[in-house]
Amino acid sequence: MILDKLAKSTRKRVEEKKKIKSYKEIEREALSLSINQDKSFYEAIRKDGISFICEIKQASPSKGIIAENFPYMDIAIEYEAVGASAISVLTEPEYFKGKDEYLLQISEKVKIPTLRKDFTVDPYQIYEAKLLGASAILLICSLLTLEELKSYNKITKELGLSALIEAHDEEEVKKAIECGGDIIGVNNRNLKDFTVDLTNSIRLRELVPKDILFVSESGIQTPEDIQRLQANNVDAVLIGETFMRSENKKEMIRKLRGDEI
Ligand SMILES: O=P(O)(O)OC[C@@H](O)[C@@H](O)c1c[nH]c2ccccc12
Repeated sequence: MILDKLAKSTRKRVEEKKKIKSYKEIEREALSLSINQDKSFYEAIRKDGISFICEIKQASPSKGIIAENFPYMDIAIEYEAVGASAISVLTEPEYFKGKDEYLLQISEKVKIPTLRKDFTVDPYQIYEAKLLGASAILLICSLLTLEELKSYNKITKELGLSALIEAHDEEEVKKAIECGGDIIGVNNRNLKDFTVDLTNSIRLRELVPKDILFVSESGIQTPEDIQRLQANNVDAVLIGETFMRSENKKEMIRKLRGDEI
């Protein structure tokens, strides 16, 4: 399965990084940074109405290269200008062609919070996310034990960051709630066969208490999709490919949001 490969290559990447900056060192640096209350990912998506988390990615394991032309900074500025609540930036290099530098530069430039989109398998990456200016990290339930989820979530909070906890099925949603998650995301894409089904997040929404923020992730393409998710109490949507493929990203966001033109 793709997740196993991703976890393996991520572990290797983190071990290489530890040779340059040790775990102790990065932990100390990250803990010494102040907490930016104005850039809370949680608060940004808690607002009334459905929030848009807009993603910046050049490639994906299911589609290969999505965007030949990749002016990531211009895209981030466009997302912010059109009212995105947060920006998700891929930093995984092998399958998504992400880079830490993209996240660092974007986080310095925009005022809205950023989410580090990577495969967290070591707390080292949480400290790193803080140093890269991220406001949130991703924790994928199927990659972590309940104990790991609890301890990673605690480290995230200590750093003043938010954790988006990603689940795919009932069991994982229970795990996400049990570890104390306050933002739970359900991926509509099945990572075993890459099929997309929006009913996955709609169905699982009912298992998550209303006071936990709920994000529907992947495969969202039309204003009807948004309306359907909103009608089913989804607090935020995470959209990548639909924006990355559109020439005019601002217009696409307005269209999905149903703005009067
Ligand atoms: O491009 P899409 O289909 O709109 O999906 C965005 C996002 O949900 C997807 O990139 C994603 C969801 N969970 C992930 C975990 C890791 C990497 C990427 C993802």
